Amino acid sequence: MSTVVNVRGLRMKYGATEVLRGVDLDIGRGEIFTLLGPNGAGKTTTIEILEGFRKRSAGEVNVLGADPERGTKAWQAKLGIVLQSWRDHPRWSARDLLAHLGEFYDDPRDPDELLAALGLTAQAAQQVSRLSGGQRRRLDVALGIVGRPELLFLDEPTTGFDPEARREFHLLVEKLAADDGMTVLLTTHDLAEAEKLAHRTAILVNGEIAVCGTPAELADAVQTQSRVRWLEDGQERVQATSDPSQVAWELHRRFDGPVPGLEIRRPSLEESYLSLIGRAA
Ligand SMILES: Nc1ncnc2c1ncn2[C@@H]1O[C@H](COP(=O)(O)OP(=O)(O)OP(=O)(O)O)[C@@H](O)[C@H]1O
Repeated sequence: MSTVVNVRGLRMKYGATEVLRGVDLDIGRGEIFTLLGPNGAGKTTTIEILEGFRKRSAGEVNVLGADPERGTKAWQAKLGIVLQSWRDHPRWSARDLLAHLGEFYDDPRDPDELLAALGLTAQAAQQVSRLSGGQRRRLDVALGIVGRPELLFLDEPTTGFDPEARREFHLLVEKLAADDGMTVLLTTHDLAEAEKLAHRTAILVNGEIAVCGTPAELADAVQTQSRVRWLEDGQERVQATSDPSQVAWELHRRFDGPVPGLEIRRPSLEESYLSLIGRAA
């Protein structure tokens, strides 16, 4: 897999305050990568440096083959950027805004197809200022992908989405990554979203990447114990263990065959995350 984002030893200071203290990241083409972390961990700062909006204090950063501090117009055209909030063009209709922004790109997506993909067909002619919060957010995402970016940055994209819109959005991101090979870097506070959507997640704590990996690797890394449940003498039994296969094997031997009601539950990303933050705090 070719690397789209490569970061080594990234440091950022605001005045005397060091916000990033040596961040390393590698993101491959077509990957959906999530940056998680508590408020103030440095997620937006990291993304802004990768987008070329902010000058770093130290470290090596390469995004789509270029240093973002020296990104050309052609380089910028390969990025899709969805900020936490846009305050623009309130009197434009949703469709006109998309069509207008699309004119800046060589091969823009069709505005009507985009609106349909984001469930906004009924709002096509509506003024941007009259959209609901969730509709506005979906339009933001449409604006981010109208130019068929190679790399899409999404800063907390699903804030304000209802469950249906969230599900549709996840399907769209998965499709864009799978079909078009688009790479997606998103920040979220929704741990279930990271678990559902991300191929890999990095957890930023105090300006450092505490853990990086697939949801399963994250769970392993923080070693929250799995729970093994089974039925015995008509009662549910539960055992917490770091080696559920060992427990299951012992149970299988003890029962001399299949274990009634056997269930092994790995810790969710949320449990792992909270234990990590608790440990690091
Ligand atoms: N322009 C700035 N000048 C000074 N300090 C800043 C500036 N921007 C951000 N900070 C500080 O840097 C730290 C990291 O901020 P950042 O916005 O990157 O965090 P975040 O992880 O995105 O947080 P959130 O989840 O709340 O959006 C915070 O303590 C913030 O107050």
